[in-house]
Amino acid sequence: MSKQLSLETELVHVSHKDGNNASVAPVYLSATFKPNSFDDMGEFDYTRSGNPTRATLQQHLSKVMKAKFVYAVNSGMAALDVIVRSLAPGDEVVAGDDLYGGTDRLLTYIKTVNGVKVGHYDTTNLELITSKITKTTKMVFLESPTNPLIKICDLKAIADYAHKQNPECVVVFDNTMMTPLLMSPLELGADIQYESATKYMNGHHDVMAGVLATNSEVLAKKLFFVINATGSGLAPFDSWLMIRGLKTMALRVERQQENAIKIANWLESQNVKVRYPGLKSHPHYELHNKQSRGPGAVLSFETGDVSLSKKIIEACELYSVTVSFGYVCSLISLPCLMSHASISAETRKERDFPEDLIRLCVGIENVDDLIDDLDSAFKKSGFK
Ligand SMILES: Cc1ncc(COP(=O)(O)O)c(C=O)c1O
Ligand SMILES: N[C@@H](CCSC[C@H](N)C(=O)O)C(=O)O
Repeated sequence: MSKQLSLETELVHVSHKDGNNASVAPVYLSATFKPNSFDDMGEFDYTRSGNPTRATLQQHLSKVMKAKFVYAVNSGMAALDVIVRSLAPGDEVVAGDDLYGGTDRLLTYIKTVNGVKVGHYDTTNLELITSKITKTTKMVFLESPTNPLIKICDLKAIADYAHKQNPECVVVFDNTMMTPLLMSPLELGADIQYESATKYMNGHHDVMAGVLATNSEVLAKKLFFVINATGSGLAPFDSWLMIRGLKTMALRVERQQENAIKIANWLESQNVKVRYPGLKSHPHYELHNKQSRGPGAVLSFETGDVSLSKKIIEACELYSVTVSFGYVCSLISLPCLMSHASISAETRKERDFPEDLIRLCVGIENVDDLIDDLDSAFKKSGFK
């Protein structure tokens, strides 16, 4: 077909080569591959360098992410590790002040151990963030919406500014919360888009994976070099599970988002302070709408008291008290003790991170059941 297919269609149609005409892409659980001959060594020799199942996943993701080069690695953090390995001591990096805890931890490591100069700033303040990007800035790290404060930054404005200052500056965008369905960072000026595929892309909490995408051949070569040199490429069976999970991503994300919108509105009707870009009360509602195709399914809210937040979380029956998001089941967590515990309490305070913040990662269950569960947890904990 010559017509450009929609993402929902691309997601379920996986092209693959198989001598037996299998309908589903097979899994190649082989570490090694024989050459055809010494004149024709073939496409694969060793799974660390390349594997047919991982190649099928990467080609599939290349269509889904509309990116020329895509690599699948063994976690979202491995994807970030591949990116930061191109930084040298003294290089200047500008990063957001609200990033996933593990991202913050790795950036702190390269700052303290490798001598990379990393500065964290409020990315919602365009004047501030652009004033920190100079002609010598090597990389900019952004998340939007951020995990877990749900802050929104203007990706296009920041990327345009960074490239004007230094055309070689690499703008890196973590698109885990949005997925390729809801946001296209490369089209907005990011040089590298990466995602924790452990979340929505897989959707079933049975795989750890990360994905890197770029349209730059120069960057792609550097990324592949590190993946091959260090062995962080995604294992064949995990690649196969990823291909399977991706087929339902559109259905899952649509339902999760629909549920999240209803839950956010219900929470607001209870006079709870909610952070969700699908609510008009979000300070950057318009900006998020402009640069995305939906608010996603992660939201957070405050109760005013950490012990009350703990009681609410413990009183929930349907929401599982679990880190991560993007799973088909709904999850509830206290980021300061869970996903963001690797950021010191002092730094969290400096960055206005509320310790009582509860994060909800909405699943595909019946939304009335989810609202009833929260309502009853509120009542049991004495919150309402
Ligand atoms: C926004 C975000 N980026 C990256 C990661 C890292 O991904 P992974 O756990 O797959 O290493 C996570 C969570 O872990 C995350 O929430
Ligand atoms: N113990 C883990 C915590 C993982 S948090 C996973 C996820 N990104 C989230 O935001 O919930 C660690 O130390 O990394």
